[in-house]
Amino acid sequence: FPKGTFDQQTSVRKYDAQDNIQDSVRLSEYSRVAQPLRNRTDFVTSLSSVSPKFAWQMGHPQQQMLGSAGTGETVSRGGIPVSNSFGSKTFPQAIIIGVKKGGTRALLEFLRVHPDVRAVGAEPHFFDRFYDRGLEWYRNLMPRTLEGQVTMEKTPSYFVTKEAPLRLCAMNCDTKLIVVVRDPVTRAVSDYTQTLSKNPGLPSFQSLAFRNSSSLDTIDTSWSAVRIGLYAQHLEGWLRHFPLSHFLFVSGERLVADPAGEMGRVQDFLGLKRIVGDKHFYFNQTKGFPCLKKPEGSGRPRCLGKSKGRHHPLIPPEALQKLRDFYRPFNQKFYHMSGQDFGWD
Ligand SMILES: Nc1ncnc2c1ncn2[C@@H]1O[C@H](COP(=O)(O)OS(=O)(=O)O)[C@@H](OP(=O)(O)O)[C@H]1O
Repeated sequence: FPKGTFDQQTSVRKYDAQDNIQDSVRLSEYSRVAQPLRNRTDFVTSLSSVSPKFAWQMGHPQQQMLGSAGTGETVSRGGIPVSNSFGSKTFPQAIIIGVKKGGTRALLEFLRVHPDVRAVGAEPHFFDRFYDRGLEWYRNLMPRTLEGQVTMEKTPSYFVTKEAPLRLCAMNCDTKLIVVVRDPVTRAVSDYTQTLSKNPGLPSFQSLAFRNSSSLDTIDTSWSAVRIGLYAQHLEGWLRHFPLSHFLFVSGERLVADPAGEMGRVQDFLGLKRIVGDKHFYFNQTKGFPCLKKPEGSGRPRCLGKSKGRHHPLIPPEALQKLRDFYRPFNQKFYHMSGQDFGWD
């Protein structure tokens, strides 16, 4: 599978940390290429050729799976792929629903270190883009799990998709929902940086964020990079279908400053033993972010790929200040609704 290809020589699942668009392109490649190849021994080679770029290597034995989105259809025994029929595919009991550029990939990869978490590597985009493919299609994307293991996926666009709450509740209203939130101003710049990296001719940040970039008077809320940061508005839609107790709001800032502390909260929320902690992280000076230490006895330390933790372009301070002022009341409302002060103001 695109997000969980397998290197036969090192027997380590290789993970390519890419962004949403590439994720979904690869997901459709997966549907087309991987499904007919299930249980065939040339599966590994075929899928490796789909994703030649490897940025993240995971070494946990339970993660060293291949096939069906790293779903455990096939495991390696001494480099030879064999069919894995242990466990069953269940709908996710917990989903990281947002927010885009909040730190959702870091959270999922940190969670995957936990032996009782099994997750789809790519973003399935089921509740926004591929809903017409049906629930069985979705369930089939999931990794096989054993009793007591938690099945997870992450698709950050769910949080801002109007139809997603109703659809997700139709699958299971007891699903636990995790939202990684980040200062909406920095989040908007991060979002812009990602688009700029694909389209270097993009107009300036301020000409997209404001109706009139010379006066900086009116914020353009139709620009998705701005709109996504209106967390209170999006949360309102979700609270019509799920009680607040089903949500965990993770601070994107704390996930960087204190990953072990934030992971403690997440594991508690998921009802998991606190296994992922201080000893799993180190701060990588070059990357400027926490990375995972190498698994005992093997592998390399693992940082997220270069599409995570990009350098942001310089934005005029007055534009950032206007945005900060704009978001303040929405942030206050969000703190009130979530019962947590994220300290962005
Ligand atoms: N450990 C670690 N390593 C690298 N990056 C980290 C980490 N923890 C959080 N982050 C922040 O994650 C931001 C990307 O967020 P997402 O993974 O949610 O992006 S996406 O929506 O899936 O595209 C990314 O945003 P940018 O810094 O703007 O690139 C990072 O700030």
